[in-house]
Amino acid sequence: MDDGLVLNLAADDDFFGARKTSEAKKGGRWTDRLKAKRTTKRKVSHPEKAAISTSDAPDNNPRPSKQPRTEGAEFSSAKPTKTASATKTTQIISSLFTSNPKIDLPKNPAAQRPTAKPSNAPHDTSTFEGLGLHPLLIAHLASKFEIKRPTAIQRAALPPILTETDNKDLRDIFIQSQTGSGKTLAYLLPIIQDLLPLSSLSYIDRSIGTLAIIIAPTRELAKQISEVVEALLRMRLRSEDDVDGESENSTRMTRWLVSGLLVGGSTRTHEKAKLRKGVPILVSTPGRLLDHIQNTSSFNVGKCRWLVLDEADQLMELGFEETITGILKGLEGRRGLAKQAVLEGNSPEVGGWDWERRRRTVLCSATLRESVQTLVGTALIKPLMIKALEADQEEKPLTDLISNKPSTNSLTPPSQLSQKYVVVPLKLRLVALVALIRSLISKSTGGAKIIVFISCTDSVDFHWNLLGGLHMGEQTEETSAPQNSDSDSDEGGDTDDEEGDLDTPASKPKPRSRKTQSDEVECKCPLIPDTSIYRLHGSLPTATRMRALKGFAGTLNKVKNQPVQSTAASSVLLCTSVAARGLDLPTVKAVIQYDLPTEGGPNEYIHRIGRTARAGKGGEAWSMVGPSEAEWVKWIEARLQGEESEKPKKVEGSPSLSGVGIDSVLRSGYGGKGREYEARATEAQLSFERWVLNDKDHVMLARKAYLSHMRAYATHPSNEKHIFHIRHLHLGHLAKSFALREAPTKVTAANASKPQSNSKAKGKPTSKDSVKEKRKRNVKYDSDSDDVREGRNVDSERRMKAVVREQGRLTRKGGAMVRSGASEFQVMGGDYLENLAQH
Ligand SMILES: Nc1ncnc2c1ncn2[C@@H]1O[C@H](COP(=O)(O)OP(=O)(O)OP(=O)(O)O)[C@@H](O)[C@H]1O
Repeated sequence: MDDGLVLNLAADDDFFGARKTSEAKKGGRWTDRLKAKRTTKRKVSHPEKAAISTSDAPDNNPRPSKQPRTEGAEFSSAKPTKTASATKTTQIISSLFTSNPKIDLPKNPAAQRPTAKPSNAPHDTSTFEGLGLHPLLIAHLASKFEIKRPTAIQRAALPPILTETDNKDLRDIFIQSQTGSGKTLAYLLPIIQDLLPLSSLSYIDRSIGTLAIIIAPTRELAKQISEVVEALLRMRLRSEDDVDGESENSTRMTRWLVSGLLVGGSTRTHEKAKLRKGVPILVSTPGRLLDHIQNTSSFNVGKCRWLVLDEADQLMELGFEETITGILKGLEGRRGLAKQAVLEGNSPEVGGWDWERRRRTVLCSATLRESVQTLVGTALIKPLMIKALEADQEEKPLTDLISNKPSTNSLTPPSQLSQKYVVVPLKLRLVALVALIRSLISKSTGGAKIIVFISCTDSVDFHWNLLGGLHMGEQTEETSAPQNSDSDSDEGGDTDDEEGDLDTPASKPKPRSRKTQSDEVECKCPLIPDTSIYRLHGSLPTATRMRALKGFAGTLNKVKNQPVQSTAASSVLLCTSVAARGLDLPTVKAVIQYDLPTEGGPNEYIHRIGRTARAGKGGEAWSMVGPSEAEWVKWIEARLQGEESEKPKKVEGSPSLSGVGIDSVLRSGYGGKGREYEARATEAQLSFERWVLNDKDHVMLARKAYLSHMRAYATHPSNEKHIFHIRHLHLGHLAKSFALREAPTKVTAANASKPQSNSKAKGKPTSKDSVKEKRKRNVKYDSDSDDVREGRNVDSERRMKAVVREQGRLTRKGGAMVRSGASEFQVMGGDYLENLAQH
């Protein structure tokens, strides 16, 4: 069936070549199998005669030919060496397709067919003219962004925001709409339209200070928004028929209206200098902004007219509630002082500023958690709720999209998004992931972009190193890192910004050393030909994170005709949930949730899958579900349909996931005739296991990833424990998906080498802490350091570490938990983790 695929992915035959001579004996009479087993044994004792063997053991004996289970067996059996020839003498036997739990084939494989009409696409009949947008902005959108018609949320939001600017009694705004529906332009266009007329003020220059602030929860998102602002500000200020349109006049008119980005990562002195010069439109992460409001006297923010809280639910989730309250108070305070100084004649400022006009706050979200409703109550005054959530929103009159109450239906994915799931035996997870990526790439013409969500940073690093290291040192392919595509990135923006380092052309990647280079983000894998694989997580330095995004996306610049640079036809991004919210990577073909979200439940699911199928485009969202997690499918379907129970409605057209069998995924990924894909998958698994076995560092990476994954898994909230519980996992099989021959029972030195000082530990939350306490600590974390870190993962890690710490240094002895001198992160196995997880 899939021979075509094999042809398509030319590297396959080479890669799988070894398999033909070493295919294991399967099925048949027991005597045949015994014979095969003996042959295998002979090969074990004469490794020089057979480099690699594969064996599928009989069902009743899952580990017939393995080494005895001893701690550190990976080291001893592998005798890690540095040369490729030595690699070949390593004897590895892998049985992937035996002893797996029985998995029922999906009953309703075509449960959800995406509707023909995309729900987040531009509106068929509305125009920006009809919504009151300025003709220059309309022309700029069409020429530079290729945006000609508004989306449903823009259609609903622009008129009330634009027309009310003269009104003294301005209402705040809450914008709620599906992922990828254009919320960013829904608030940016009115802000720019409001500020442009100030160009006519005789005294206007950037020393006017900050007039609009946009707050985003992560650096990536802040950077992305800032790029859209900059692109909007590179606007011609005269119409096409004005002969002198592109003249320097135009530039002069927008020269004062520059944007800036505050996300930490550069020194405060540098940021202060920037703020002193004046930044009329400022995009920032919350902690850094509060810091400057409180401590930078030259931060002229008294005239601020707009405050936008983008991704409001993530801001709340990451514990920024108090920071935001601080920002609101700080802005009020600064405004009061500035006004007073002008009125008392103590300010050098010229008059004419409308001090009566109040600041308007806009809150944006695709999902609506309870905490966001609280924020709506505290941060917004008489808010207008503007929503565009349902598939039929185009048909609705505008009045139906605007109300005084937030919508209760907050979990609708774009209607054109195809949601699929595959139940994967734990042992097969790794090979199934590779198969799925291969299959998605092979089906798309002209290359594909795929995002893979993984539970924690260690696991991202491991998988990235593993895939990139398969033929380490043997890669002859000429690769080049993504080049800077932002040729005009300095225009219209704050040229002395720390973003400069992002625009430095990246050099060609050097051959990777065996040890992970902390700033490397791109690799290639012979199993996934013509594809660059990137990694992204919160522990990478900011510039590295931005480079990963830029490389994966080709370019983050939204302006058309920018050269899109990529070192390969396809790209894959391995990432944690840090990439789940707000990131707009327009041509993502598919999202794979290799690990289902540990925090954020259905909201997180919606945001993750929302990285594809944006602005009316199609996309696929795949969830890889463990055999013990199969119930999750009904659970998530019920929540997508607004139900609290485990039983989704069986109403046609309601959001649901369609199941695909694991065999089908493997067959489509590895190709071949009949069940040939099994041998190919086994071959792939062997190559992974070899990579791990051949280097002590790789073993450490794999173990660390496995243990961190387990810790992350244990942080699934209690209302999901019936689905996600460590007790339900087969730890040995799970280990196989980390290319380990057996489940590690001891913590790695890597974990143990980072002891927490007592004083530091005191500052960390315990499981008994109130949510408020945790948030408080997150706020402190953000503002104390220069980092806006990956709050969710940091939080998971903290929670798990806190639970472990709470247990004290306990270990199991004679069936009882007793104090020991063991590492505080020692993982004893399923029972122990189960105890931890019950907290
Ligand atoms: N009217 C439009 N027509 C076509 N494309 C549009 C339009 N408005 C915005 N877009 C594009 O749609 C994409 C998604 O926009 P945006 O990032 O603002 O979505 P969002 O609603 O904020 O999504 P999320 O909830 O995931 O953050 C962007 O690439 C943007 O350029």
